[in-house]
Amino acid sequence: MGKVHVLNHPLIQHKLTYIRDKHTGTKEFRELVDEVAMLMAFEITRNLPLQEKTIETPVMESQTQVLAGKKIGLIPILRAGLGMVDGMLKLIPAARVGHVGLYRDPETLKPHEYYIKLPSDIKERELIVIDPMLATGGSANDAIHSLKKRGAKQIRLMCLVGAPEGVEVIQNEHPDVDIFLAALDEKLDEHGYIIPGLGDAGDRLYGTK
Ligand SMILES: O=P(O)(O)OC[C@H]1O[C@H](OP(=O)(O)OP(=O)(O)O)[C@H](O)[C@@H]1O
Ligand SMILES: O=c1cc[nH]c(=O)[nH]1
Ligand SMILES: [Mg+2]
Repeated sequence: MGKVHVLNHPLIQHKLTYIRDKHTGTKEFRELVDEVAMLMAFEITRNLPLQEKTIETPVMESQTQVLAGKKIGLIPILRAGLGMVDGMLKLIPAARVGHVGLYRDPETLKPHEYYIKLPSDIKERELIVIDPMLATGGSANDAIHSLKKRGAKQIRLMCLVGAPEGVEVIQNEHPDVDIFLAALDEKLDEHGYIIPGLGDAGDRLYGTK
């Protein structure tokens, strides 16, 4: 079964509080999501392999380490996942970005795919699916199925806030996928919103409500 990692770094938790706060406006919300995504990228890249490199400092020759060049793909789920891409690219600038467009029907809560465009070499990349919200898990589940159908082998899921219901769906459907969250919340309400959550992430990012 995939592991759930709650990234409880104090800076992430502090910023998440202001992301959740309903008094935080669109501009600040977007900036905070960008910052938290960058901090989460720092945590999620802890396991990247390193290789030896010999350099010359101004003083002497030295054996040091550089990244071993593992290929990474960021896969934001449109729309809200887009808000986390730039923050992650600040730390992983060589990552390629693929897009999966999904919206959740407000009545049925079922996801509908409307767009997909991926790097041609996803089979060789470690993919990080990004979405601020993991609610029923339907959207992330569909996105991961779509990636696997196209040959993806290594996938991780990174969300700001997850509900236990969504975590369970991903763990059952994709036991090979580890989940990284800034917070694991209590449950879903009757409309499928995460409680306490942060509201509608897409609407808060783009000011569409
Ligand atoms: O786990 P689920 O129950 O599937 O819900 C989570 C999904 O809902 C939201 O997207 P939404 O459908 O609002 O689309 P948007 O990003 O375009 O606003 C959110 O960004 C996730 O993609
Ligand atoms: O709480 C939720 C659930 C789904 N989508 C959101 O944006 N927020
Ligand atoms: Mg939305």
